[in-house]
Amino acid sequence: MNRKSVITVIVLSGPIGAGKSSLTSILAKHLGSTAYYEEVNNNPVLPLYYKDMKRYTFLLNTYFLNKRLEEINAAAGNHNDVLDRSIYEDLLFFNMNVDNGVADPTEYQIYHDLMDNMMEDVPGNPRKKPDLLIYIHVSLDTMLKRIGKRGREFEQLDSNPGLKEYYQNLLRYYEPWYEQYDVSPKIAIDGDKFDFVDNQDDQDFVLDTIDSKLREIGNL
Ligand SMILES: Nc1ncnc2c1ncn2[C@@H]1O[C@H](COP(=O)(O)OP(=O)(O)OP(=O)(O)O)[C@@H](O)[C@H]1O
Repeated sequence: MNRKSVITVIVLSGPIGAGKSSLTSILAKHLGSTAYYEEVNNNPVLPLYYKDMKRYTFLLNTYFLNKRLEEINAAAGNHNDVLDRSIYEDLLFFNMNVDNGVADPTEYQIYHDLMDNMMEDVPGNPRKKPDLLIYIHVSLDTMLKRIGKRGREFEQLDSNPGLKEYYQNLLRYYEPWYEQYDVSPKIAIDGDKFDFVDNQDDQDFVLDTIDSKLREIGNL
């Protein structure tokens, strides 16, 4: 493989249950790089957040900011390492909660400034921005099926039917978010059409598509 000497990082993005963690493993294996995963089960704030979003949006996002920076710093020493979630999507969740009156605009502004400062390129520090963002698009139907199948207690509609509206809303925010994302090159994968986990042909197609993009931006 003709690798560039510079360090490069790939990040996955997309709604809950889109398949980010699965594609992260598949892609890192394919590229011979390291995968980084967000630890959902050991997250002490997520169950609290799902019970009381008004109270815990700020804390959850501060927690994530810290965790994601740890991952970015760890990945920043290697070539084509893959992160299963982009830091930029957190703003989308927070923004949606402000629009819906769940979070306070001042909290959002403080969080936004903190994130800008932490992500700023500063001489002597490794660059924190990704080199490629991969967005997995899924429909509400696929999202709900995956959430149900995976069975994480706090995400289930049975215990909180109001979550359906929350998930619907999230999807409405995701498409425009991806369209306006301009921090790095980006590519979208149709997660409804391509079953890259259980169908080998689909997986090969998705990996080829990503390889082409990596070649185009000079990372392969
Ligand atoms: N910034 C955030 N604000 C609110 N909730 C968040 C935020 N980031 C992640 N979450 C929640 O954390 C949980 C894990 O989300 P995420 O989409 O990263 O992983 P996932 O569902 O395992 O994805 P995949 O199946 O695509 O790997 C979800 O319940 C999601 O709603």
